[in-house]
Amino acid sequence: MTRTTPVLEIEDLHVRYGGSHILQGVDCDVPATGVTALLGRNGVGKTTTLRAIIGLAPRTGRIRLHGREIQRLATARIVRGGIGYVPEDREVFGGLTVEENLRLVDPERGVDAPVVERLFPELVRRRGQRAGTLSGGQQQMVALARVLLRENALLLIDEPTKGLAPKLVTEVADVLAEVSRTTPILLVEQNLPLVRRIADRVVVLDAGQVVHRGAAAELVADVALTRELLGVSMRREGAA
Ligand SMILES: Nc1ncnc2c1ncn2[C@@H]1O[C@H](COP(=O)(O)OP(=O)(O)OP(=O)(O)O)[C@@H](O)[C@H]1O
Repeated sequence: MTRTTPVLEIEDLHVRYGGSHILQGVDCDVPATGVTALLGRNGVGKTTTLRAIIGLAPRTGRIRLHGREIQRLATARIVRGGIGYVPEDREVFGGLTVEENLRLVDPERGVDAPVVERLFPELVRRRGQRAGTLSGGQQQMVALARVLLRENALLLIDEPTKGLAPKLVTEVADVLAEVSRTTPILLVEQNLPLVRRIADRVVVLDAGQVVHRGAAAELVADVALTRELLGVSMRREGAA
């Protein structure tokens, strides 16, 4: 396997819910390094794409992880095979402490794992605090830390900065930039300054299909193309 081989290859991916044809033949590769941002207007199927990859949406087509087909595998096997998923709603256990949340994934080390100490010192300080009482940004850190306790070939991260204050957006962006130095990330993110800062390339969906692929910097610099592909509702504010 060469360095240029994509970590993930998606071919002709379809998702249907009842009579709704949500993904209509998505084709894209995720390179084995850096951040690939998955963009598009509200409701075009970005979350559905991540859920289809991880086996949480009913899908047809081909999805290969390091060349191996995974589209028929159940979610647990896909996760064991090396894809980490941080869903939009974070899904931390609010009644458990930070420490307990992390020990569910890594009973031996939990919050004492080197990756947690290195990237999330705030969580180490708050190890005894119930996750439900943390701020949104801190809960996002718990969700990220939990996934990073495993070895991942690829991370799928859905709108990690949604609803966060600008300072926390910057903190989450810093963590993602650091993580992406060793693990490729497919990132759904509406914050364009953040995309410009940490993404190498973009894939844009519209009406369930890929309508644009290219360098993140080029897309963000092109106001007319950004407006055409992403619409005016795209959030531009917020620090990154
Ligand atoms: N479980 C489901 N059953 C039926 N329809 C669904 C389901 N999940 C998603 N959809 C529909 O699929 C479409 C795509 O949703 P999805 O959440 O993937 O979009 P998105 O691009 O991530 O949007 P947003 O930016 O708003 O998060 C929407 O019309 C949504 O209503």
